[in-house]
Amino acid sequence: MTTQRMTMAQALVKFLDNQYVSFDGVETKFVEGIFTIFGHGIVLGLGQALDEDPGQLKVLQGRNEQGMAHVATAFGKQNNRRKIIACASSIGPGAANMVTAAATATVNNLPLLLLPGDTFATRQPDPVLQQIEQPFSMTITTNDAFKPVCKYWDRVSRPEQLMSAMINAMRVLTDPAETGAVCVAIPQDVQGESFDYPDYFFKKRVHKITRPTPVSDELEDVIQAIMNSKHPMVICGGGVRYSEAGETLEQFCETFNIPFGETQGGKSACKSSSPYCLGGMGVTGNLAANTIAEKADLIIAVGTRLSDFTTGSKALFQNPDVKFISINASRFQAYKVDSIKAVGDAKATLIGLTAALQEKGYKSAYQNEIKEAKAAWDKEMKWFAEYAYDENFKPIVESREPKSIDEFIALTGGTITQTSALCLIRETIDKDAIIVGASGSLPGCLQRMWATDKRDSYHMEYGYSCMGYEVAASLGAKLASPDQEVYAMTGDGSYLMLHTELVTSLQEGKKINVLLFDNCGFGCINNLEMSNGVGNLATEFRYRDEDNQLLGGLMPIDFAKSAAGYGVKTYTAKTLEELKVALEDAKKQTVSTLIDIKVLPKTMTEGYKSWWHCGIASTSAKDSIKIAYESKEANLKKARLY
Ligand SMILES: Cc1ncc(C[n+]2csc(CCOP(=O)(O)OP(=O)(O)O)c2C)c(N)n1
Ligand SMILES: O=C1C[C@@H](O)[C@H](O)[C@@H](O)C1=O
Ligand SMILES: [Mg+2]
Repeated sequence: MTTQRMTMAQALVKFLDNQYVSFDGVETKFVEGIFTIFGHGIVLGLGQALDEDPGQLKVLQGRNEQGMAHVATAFGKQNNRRKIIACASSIGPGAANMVTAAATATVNNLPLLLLPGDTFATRQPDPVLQQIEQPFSMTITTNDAFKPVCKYWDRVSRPEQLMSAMINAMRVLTDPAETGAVCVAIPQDVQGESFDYPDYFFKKRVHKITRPTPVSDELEDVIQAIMNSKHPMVICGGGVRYSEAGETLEQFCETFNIPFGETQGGKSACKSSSPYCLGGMGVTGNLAANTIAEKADLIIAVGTRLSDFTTGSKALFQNPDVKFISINASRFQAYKVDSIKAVGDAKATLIGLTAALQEKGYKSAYQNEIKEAKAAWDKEMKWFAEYAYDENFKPIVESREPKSIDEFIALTGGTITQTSALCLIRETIDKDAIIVGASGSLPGCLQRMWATDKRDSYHMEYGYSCMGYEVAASLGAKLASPDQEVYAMTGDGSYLMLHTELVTSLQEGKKINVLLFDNCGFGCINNLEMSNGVGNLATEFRYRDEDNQLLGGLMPIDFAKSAAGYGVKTYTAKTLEELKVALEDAKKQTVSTLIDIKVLPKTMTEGYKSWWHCGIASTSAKDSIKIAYESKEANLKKARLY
């Protein structure tokens, strides 16, 4: 056995540089590089290794550990999980900053390799700077906080442990059914310790991403259920996207006359122009998809977690005889809502099903229902595009602080409605542009309204809906797809929470466009609280008033001015005309841009035929709360219990 004497950190870098994946016979180098924010817990170990010999790995510098890990997560998503950027942090706060991002990646089944520095394995200098000390166990460090939010967790306490740790890390990162965040904690002393690593640890490894098919027993159950169905509906989930099964799904639906609705993860796997595409479904779904869902007798869920938003808190499907099929790479997911299970890859399973159903001559019983549902939604979309602030103006969302809209206009001069802004943006930006979103009211509007024929151009993180993902993730998407324009769709609240990887986009010369919808507050949460009988409490951005309440005047923020200070090309849009000019000009820029869009509060879309189960007080002195609670109880009676 030949060996190479190197430090654990040097061996880690060399190992990562030799990992590949292969999918449908196409081989891809898996690790593009390493994002870091160095500190004492990592700079002299992993930092030294990267300085001496990074191999083909690119070193990137983050601004905030959570932000850089969101960049990496989005890079993994936009590469359809075939490429990653690993993230290395110092110990303590740097590591803890990545916990939120780890959870975000795990919920969304996206590969994210985290390498947080850790306290000394020898314990000699303890407590080191930034070390948490738990008197009940000397083995606990900040990095134990990753355990609940990762799919694999390890700590390399001896240099030779690196080998089994990394092989398991790769197993999980490249497994479609298991992937998510992986944390391999690297104590700062061990990073610099040497070991005689065998050559075979560094050999080129190609991890095959396969397409497992369901066993015939399972497939037969699925075929039988479809044969018995007159009005089935497909749910196109994120698994369709990662399996590159969009075209196969479109053909499946066309062949058997079955409409499909999209989840946030599944949108843009298929072409919106498919005559069978109803658009977004569920709590954030549109009229077309939810109308068909209400009556469907069979739901064929492909590659979806069947979250509360997707299933309308399990109340969307109102046909008393409705049955569920779940086609999923993960058995855990396939078990949901008592589904008839088919555990396998989406594309391979749909191909098998198509052949079997064709042989049996299956066709659904739909006649004009699909066209009619789509036509009703098209009418609504036309209205959204024309929705303007004029003498007939009426806010879409009724529950509100009465003074807010007039005050907003007086303060900002902005009169753009959110729905018309989105229609204009869709019409103006490139057809193949990537839009990125995660939180606030925008995901609901986009899920309902966004249409695209460019596959994988809708990048929405709505598993964790993590505020602050949008701007960072736009950089990740741009790093993955440098030839496409990328737009961060962010609210003012989310932008304020985390946007500093915008500076990293300037550093890397990777242009992103931030479309910042400033409505002076946490708009969707203000809608939620006020429509459920709670007061206007801490959701608009207002100064503290003389009664010591947060009900003073709205806070004006000049986001354009602030981002201009970073070197970003910025614009302020108060009217649709100004927005159009800014969008056109932003396309010509080579640096990152930001458009501060002053959007009227309460002009976002609302739900269609769906219900969202939220916790509501069962005891209150306020009538408005009692009404909200009774309404919740009534809706709950119409929903499945699990
Ligand atoms: C990290 C994080 N904290 C809190 C929330 C809860 N939350 C969801 S949306 C929202 C407000 C979003 O405000 P903004 O970005 O301005 O969007 P708007 O609803 O106004 O369109 C909050 C606080 C969240 N999703 N993520
Ligand atoms: O609590 C929430 C409400 C949703 O409307 C929003 O999109 C999401 O970001 C969230 O966290
Ligand atoms: Mg807002």
